[in-house]
Amino acid sequence: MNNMKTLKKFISLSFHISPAYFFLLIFQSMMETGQVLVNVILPKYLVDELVGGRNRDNLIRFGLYIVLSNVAFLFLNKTMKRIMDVRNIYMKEKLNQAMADKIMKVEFACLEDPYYLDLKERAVFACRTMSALENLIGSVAKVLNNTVTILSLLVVMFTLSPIFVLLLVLTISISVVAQKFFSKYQLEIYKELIPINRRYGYYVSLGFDAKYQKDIRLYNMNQMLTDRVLYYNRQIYDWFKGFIRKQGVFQGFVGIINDLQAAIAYGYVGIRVISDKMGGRIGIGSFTMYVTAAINFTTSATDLGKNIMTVIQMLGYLQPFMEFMSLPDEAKKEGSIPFEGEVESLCFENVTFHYPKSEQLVLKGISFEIKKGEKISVVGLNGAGKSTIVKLLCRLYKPASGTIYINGRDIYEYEFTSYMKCLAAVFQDYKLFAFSVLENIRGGEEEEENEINRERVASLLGQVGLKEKMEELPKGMDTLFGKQYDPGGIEMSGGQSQKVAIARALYKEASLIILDEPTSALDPLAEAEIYEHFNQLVGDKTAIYISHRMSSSVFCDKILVLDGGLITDFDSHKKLMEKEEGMYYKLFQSQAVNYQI
Ligand SMILES: Nc1ncnc2c1ncn2[C@@H]1O[C@H](COP(=O)(O)OP(=O)(O)OP(=O)(O)O)[C@@H](O)[C@H]1O
Repeated sequence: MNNMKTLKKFISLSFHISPAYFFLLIFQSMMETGQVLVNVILPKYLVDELVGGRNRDNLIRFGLYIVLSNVAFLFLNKTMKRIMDVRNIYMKEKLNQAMADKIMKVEFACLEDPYYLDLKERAVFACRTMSALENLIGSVAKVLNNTVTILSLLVVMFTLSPIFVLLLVLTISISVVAQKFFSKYQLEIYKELIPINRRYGYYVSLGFDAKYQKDIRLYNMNQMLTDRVLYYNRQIYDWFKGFIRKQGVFQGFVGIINDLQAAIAYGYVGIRVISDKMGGRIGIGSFTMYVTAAINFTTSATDLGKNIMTVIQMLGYLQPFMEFMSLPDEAKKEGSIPFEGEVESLCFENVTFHYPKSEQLVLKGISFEIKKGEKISVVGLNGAGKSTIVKLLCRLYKPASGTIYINGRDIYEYEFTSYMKCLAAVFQDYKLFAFSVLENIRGGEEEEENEINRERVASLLGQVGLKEKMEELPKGMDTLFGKQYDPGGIEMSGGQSQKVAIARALYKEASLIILDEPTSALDPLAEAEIYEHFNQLVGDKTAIYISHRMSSSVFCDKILVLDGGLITDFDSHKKLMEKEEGMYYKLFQSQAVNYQI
């Protein structure tokens, strides 16, 4: 994505967030230019009167015009600045929020793909570390400001001489070119710094992160971490030393050009006062006006150059942000038929799948059918492809070939949101959030919280074995999950958290429920209890269980045995136990011997 495209996208994204912001920006530019023009033009009349007629009333009038217009513009500009400072913060937060929204909506595959993960990292780096969003917004506003001022002053200076304008434009062009070279160098060199900074940031953050402290202390990682931090620290220091040296040379050069511009302004306008060789003579009042105009012009032009470079630089940083923001939304992908009713049948037909950027087939043409109300266990060795089946069902990934049907229709024909309502899943790496236990279980339910749904949550908490735990808490199920943001919050063990996750899946009232390793963190008693009640918990819902605990298969109607991406068996426990050469028999027996006394 080139800079122009990035800028266009950025402006359209910002305009979408707040159209009013752009009108305010234009108004602010006009006001600031107004103040400059007033101070360029009005003093001419005052000075002419001072060296000419010296009429007292005129002097007072011109003096008053200058003072009053300055007070008015000062008031307007300060008010606008205050409004814009607040607006800029609003815009920055909104843009950050847009990025968070994007992360939540983007195709899930992108979030597991190293390219997009890196893109996301670079986007976050630009926004957080480089404050690229604020800088870009600020610089775009200043560019607008400088342009309006420059155009107005050009008109004023043209009334003196086009040659005068040409001379100034020439010197300004030299500093703009110098600025351009320096910005290019800066962008290139910053690219070198980004990876160093990221690694440095990683090792420093390890020291701050409480999660790592056990392992840091136990495996004596302190020194290793400190050495790494010092190593990258030295690299960053060396980088800045070189950079600041070059920056000094550049700033010195720009200073000389600025002095040259001032010399041209005073020199040329001065000559026009004392001689008529370069055009008609001008008075002292006009001298003041043109010199002030020229000084303001060069300052604004230099500022414009600087601000354009900052815009280009920030656009360079924001390219990953814009590329990430342009990724397609998951929900928009496809499907328009609303899913209605319950899951009556589920069918995989010759489904093959490989993960993006990998050639290796994880599922190699699998076919099976599940009917309403059936309880299915999926078993197989590590890496057999069990969790992948769940991801495909949840439309996190799309099959490479073959079709998944629900109620006789390709699942991709259904409208995304209504489809997602028909299933609930507890993933191996499920996550709970810093909301209350109740809110965690209810999730984003549209219906308002009331006594009836509170009762339902309480009953589910009872069914998964957390009733006593909730009763111990002063705020019961309204207690915040985790102590991170509330000392009164509850820190749950892995098993207890898993029970909450199971309750959350059950609360959803989806007609297809998928539990991937649902009892991995549970103690044997809790596991036995959950399994005993599973059928009761799940009721007449269709359920798919993935578990390495073979005992869980016994209560299922059928067991789907996966081996290296292929289905080797799909039958009842009883039938599969008759096949002593089959994988299921071996898996079952290998665990069963451990439980025999
Ligand atoms: N996001 C991913 N990108 C690339 N490959 C992946 C990804 N997720 C899983 N795989 C690979 O796909 C294969 C199947 O993984 P899957 O998680 O479905 O296995 P599983 O049967 O659930 O294993 P386990 O019993 O260990 O949970 C594995 O070889 C795994 O390395």
